[in-house]
Amino acid sequence: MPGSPAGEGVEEGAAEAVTCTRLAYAFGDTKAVDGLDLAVREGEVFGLLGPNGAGKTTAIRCITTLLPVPAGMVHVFGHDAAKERMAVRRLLGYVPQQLSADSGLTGRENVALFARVFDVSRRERAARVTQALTAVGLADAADRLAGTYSGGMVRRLELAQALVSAPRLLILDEPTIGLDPIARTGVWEHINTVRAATGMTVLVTTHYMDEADQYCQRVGLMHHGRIRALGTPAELRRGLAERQGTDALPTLEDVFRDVAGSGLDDTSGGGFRDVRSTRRTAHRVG
Ligand SMILES: Nc1ncnc2c1ncn2[C@@H]1O[C@H](COP(=O)(O)OP(=O)(O)OP(=O)(O)O)[C@@H](O)[C@H]1O
Repeated sequence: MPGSPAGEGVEEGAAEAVTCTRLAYAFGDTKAVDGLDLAVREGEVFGLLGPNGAGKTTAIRCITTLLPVPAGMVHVFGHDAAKERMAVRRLLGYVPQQLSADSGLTGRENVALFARVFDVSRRERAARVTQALTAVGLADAADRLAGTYSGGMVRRLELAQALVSAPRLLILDEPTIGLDPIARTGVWEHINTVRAATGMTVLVTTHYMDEADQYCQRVGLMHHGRIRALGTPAELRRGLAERQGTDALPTLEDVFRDVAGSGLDDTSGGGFRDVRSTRRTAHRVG
């Protein structure tokens, strides 16, 4: 496996926020996740990368307990996702790919709904909602209907929804898909500000290699249901340069292509699911 598992900024041997051990999940004959071994360290930003259909979303759904764990094991801060589902759910915030904000409610009402669902005490609720909206830069727009928000604002609203329960682990499934570069940067800046203030662990999937390079301390490249390369972006890039015997440092995208190989040609970019996913985000409000 190219790259070493040593992280930058987060100590090797730090407590693990997520561990998947030989996790497997199939839809009929399709092995979406196929013996996934993964360890996300407490406090890090871990990027799960991979071509369309690699199994990222399915793995994330098992970790969030939205899907069962039919084979293998998943632990979140030591809690078994198969046996202690509520304990796991209390520890995490989840921003799914699908639209989770209601365009007919204000930003504040959307976040308040999540505060109720996640059992934030009535006494603390109003303050926590305001705090979450402020953390993502939506304090001034809080009382506008979400239907009037831009795509970037909707994504930040969904971030506030996930943050209102003060999760120890934030899981984001393609948080910036369909957003323009400025909105993408805005989403990441807010994630990093909250993370710096709280020590929260972040597990994120993205197709944007530049984002993974810039914002993730470690990345795992997933292909055909399991991790094929793991390390810091710099380690993976150096590893490929050494294998190729070149002085010029390859990009993370080069590493991605090296790992996914020809599979990229028929599974990435133009598939129906990718187009649907991008459009879903582009038309998030309305
Ligand atoms: N509900 C479903 N029913 C049947 N097959 C599914 C279902 N969800 C996913 N799959 C299949 O499982 C495999 C893994 O899909 P998954 O969505 O986990 O991949 P992904 O890496 O998240 O892809 P993307 O980057 O496109 O979101 C794919 O072959 C996909 O077609």
